[in-house]
Amino acid sequence: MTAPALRPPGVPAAAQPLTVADFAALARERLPADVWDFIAGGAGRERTLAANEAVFEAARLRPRALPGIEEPGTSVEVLGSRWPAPLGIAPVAYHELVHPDGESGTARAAGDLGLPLVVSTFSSRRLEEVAAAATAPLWLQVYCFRDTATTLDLARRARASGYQALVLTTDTPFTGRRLRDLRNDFRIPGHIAAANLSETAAAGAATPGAHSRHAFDRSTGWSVVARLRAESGLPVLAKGVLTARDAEAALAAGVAGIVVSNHGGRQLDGAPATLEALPEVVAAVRGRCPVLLDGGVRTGADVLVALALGARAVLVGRPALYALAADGAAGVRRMLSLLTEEFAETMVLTGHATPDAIGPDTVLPPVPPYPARSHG
Ligand SMILES: Cc1cc2nc3c(=O)[nH]c(=O)nc-3n(C[C@H](O)[C@H](O)[C@H](O)COP(=O)(O)O)c2cc1C
Ligand SMILES: O=C(O)C(=O)c1ccccc1
Repeated sequence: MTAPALRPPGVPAAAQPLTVADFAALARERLPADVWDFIAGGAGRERTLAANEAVFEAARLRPRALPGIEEPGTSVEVLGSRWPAPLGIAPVAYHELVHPDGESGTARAAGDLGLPLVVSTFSSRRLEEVAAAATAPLWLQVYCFRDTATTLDLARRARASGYQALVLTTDTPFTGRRLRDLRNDFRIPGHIAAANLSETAAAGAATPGAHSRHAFDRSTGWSVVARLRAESGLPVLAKGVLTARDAEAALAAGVAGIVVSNHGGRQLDGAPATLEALPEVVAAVRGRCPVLLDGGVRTGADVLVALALGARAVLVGRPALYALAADGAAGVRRMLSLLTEEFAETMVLTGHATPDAIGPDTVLPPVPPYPARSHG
């Protein structure tokens, strides 16, 4: 519950980001417009993108009078590891788009806080190199390629370099229809590589839409969970589950965890906000595996709301890139500290000494319709 660090002399207050929104504003100033659009944008009319944040914003928390909590404990256990807060970094492609340190910078920052990082298949640094920079748990996100050797090679390398789990992305037979990228004719700049893929597998990767349409294996079914598990010896989580039906299928396939996600509104436009989908998935899972959530988490209060509705922990995607763009590893450290601090303060104000105690009675039932929000 220590206060955020005082700014050094001479640094104006306005330059000191205090919220994820502040980091987003700094990133937007620094990044080329088409890179900003690639990161900030979503699929189609961006209804799901907007809904992710709007549903969190509409949540109302029940305060607790005279809570009598000196110092809350914020840590949680996920797949046998203790996380100092119920917070990690979602898999996001190409961190070098926003900072030359790329995923190595992000890994150092996450490590400094002891929080986990999920490295993307489309990481701009080799997963072995990211592991060398990390001091906290790493998970590897996996896409399934038509060339199965590419997929299985990722699984084997993850195990060999100390990754603790695989995260199978289940909502992306191809990348969604991202109109900003189509209008901008966006390409990943030539100096940034899909560092984990062979030259053959990475051919054409500068245009994710076209590349995913020829390289991803659209025939992939749930049996791939067992193959990934056998090849890597690692637990496999399914990312991209929004319904009870898919949660059942994931559990039947042997997943160790589920990430409720709509890919940050970048896949099916019109899919529910993740906070809307969470109760259905949690009810279907009945405690058989941990349920995580990503999409629209921007404050520590959002983290608490997700836990109240049954998530074990949450992941943030865009906030990590915004913070990395603003100030490299130091920015990511600060962003993760701010969210942890906000979460701890919200725990006290709602009368919770530990995350386990945070239940559905902490949140008032939502009152639709949700206000529209601009994502310029
Ligand atoms: C620029 C960008 C790249 C992403 N790349 C991947 C990826 O390679 N693999 C994946 O499973 N999800 C990817 N995602 C989705 C994130 O893992 C996550 O689901 C989403 O960003 C969470 O929403 P948030 O950004 O609102 O926190 C990406 C998201 C963004 C914004
Ligand atoms: O942009 C994305 O959301 C994403 O998942 C992706 C997939 C392939 C290449 C680059 C990004």
